[in-house]
Amino acid sequence: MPARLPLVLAAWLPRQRWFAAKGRVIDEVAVEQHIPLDDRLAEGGCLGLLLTLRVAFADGGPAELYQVPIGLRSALPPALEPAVIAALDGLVCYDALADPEITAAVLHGIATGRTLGDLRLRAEPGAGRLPASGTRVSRPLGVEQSNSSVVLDERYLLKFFRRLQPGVNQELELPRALLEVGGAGHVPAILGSAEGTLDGRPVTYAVVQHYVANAADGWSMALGSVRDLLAGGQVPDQAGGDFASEARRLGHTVAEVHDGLARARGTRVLGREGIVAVVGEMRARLEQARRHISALDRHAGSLDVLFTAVESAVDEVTIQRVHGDLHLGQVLRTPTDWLLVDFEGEPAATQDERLRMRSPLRDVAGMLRSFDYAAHHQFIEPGHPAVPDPAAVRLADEWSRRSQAAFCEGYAERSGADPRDQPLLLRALLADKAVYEAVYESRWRPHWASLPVAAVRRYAREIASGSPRAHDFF
Ligand SMILES: Nc1ncnc2c1ncn2[C@@H]1O[C@H](COP(=O)(O)OP(=O)(O)O)[C@@H](O)[C@H]1O
Ligand SMILES: O=P(O)(O)O[C@H]1O[C@H](CO)[C@@H](O[C@H]2O[C@H](CO)[C@@H](O)[C@H](O)[C@H]2O)[C@H](O)[C@H]1O
Repeated sequence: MPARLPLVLAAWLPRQRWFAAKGRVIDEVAVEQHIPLDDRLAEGGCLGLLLTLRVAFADGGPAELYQVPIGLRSALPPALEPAVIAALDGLVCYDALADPEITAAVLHGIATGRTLGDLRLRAEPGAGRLPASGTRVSRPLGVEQSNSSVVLDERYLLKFFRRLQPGVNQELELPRALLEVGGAGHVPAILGSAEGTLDGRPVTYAVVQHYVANAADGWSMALGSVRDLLAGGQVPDQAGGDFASEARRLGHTVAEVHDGLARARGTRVLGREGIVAVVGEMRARLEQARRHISALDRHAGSLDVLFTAVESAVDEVTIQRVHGDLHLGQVLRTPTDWLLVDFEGEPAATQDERLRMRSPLRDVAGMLRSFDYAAHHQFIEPGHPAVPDPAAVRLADEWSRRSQAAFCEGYAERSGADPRDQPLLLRALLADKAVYEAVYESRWRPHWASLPVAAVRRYAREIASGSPRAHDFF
């Protein structure tokens, strides 16, 4: 491995979309693991290495671990030029995920159950045969994401987790758990994985799942529906832009997945003490957010009233394992069904936070927020007037309310419990999610931040008006 590589990577990492420590100054990058991916690649003049990097920061805060698969070649095919990281010691070092030879080697390693040092490549039992040989057509998934996925032969999605945390990744654990209880019908089949050991604990480097080629993602569908509505200029239930039946069906799916997770991993009842602790986390998240987003300051008092109401009036909450970061971008509509993807939880969450049982209403709140996002996204698009047309705002609000209500109805039809019947908890979870989103957006997409901040303002207004109904929050 070239000696200058850690220095080069220290300059390259902050430019990568998946590098989670945006804004923190890197002090040092140390290569913690370097695992040769497949010696047969050498025949083609290529070395594939899976690197685990420990990144230390100048602020003295906790170091982070990242996975960076690299390729090294003396001469690079032109197609790989955009993936170059640096030229070092007569070799070109590049992002291995752009190289079909390397991604195919990983897939073949998983199909044939290879062990490479500490790295165990395995097909899932009973998942059907993965191709053990043959030329693979490999392309980056090409969507905005927190990790890095490649699609092989339009059939397999090979997803590499970028920020590594010791422990089995939920994206492997939860679909496996659903399968055990016959509840995996609404998730893409997990076909294999790359696991190893880091800091003495198991770690998941990558997962292979069925690539759902004939699907549309919920976010694009919802935006299309809102666009249709505005083009028609009518109320949603009289226009093409009505998402209610899709939202209702999605409510069914989410309730069924929650039921599967509850059967697979059990449920618990959180008493008053636990509820106070959860609300404490919401308060802490708000305080943290206010340090960066002063627009939240004037709403903090109202949110505190809501949080106090939850602490004093909610006696118990049933908790279970949940998706953890559910939104319209995490759902795929096949010709017959909705599927849920990406069970990893919020990108910045720690492994312990991801493993915690939560109210399933947390996922419901995530999805309800997402309808709000989709409805109002048009108003932040470039070129949109600073003061939006009130008629368009009314239509967007109506689209959002109808979709949210239909989602809750669908959820209730399958679970037997309407999320709106727990108004205080649902309102607190909605407000907490909007605060999370405000932080996420200000960090990654500042021009989107007005969406969640406007939602917090609306929620604060509802709280101040004393309305007790969750419905008024939508
Ligand atoms: N198995 C799959 N088949 C087809 N598309 C998928 C699949 N898994 C994810 N996607 C699409 O890729 C996007 C990003 O995937 P996701 O797992 O959320 O990545 P990340 O965790 O890196 O953010 C999703 O929003 C979805 O549109
Ligand atoms: O998909 P990820 O697990 O990486 O989730 C993060 O990024 C999401 C954006 O890609 C972000 O979702 C927010 O924007 C979505 C539209 O792009 C919207 O549908 C969601 O409702 C909204 O929260 C998510 O919060 C973040 O964790």
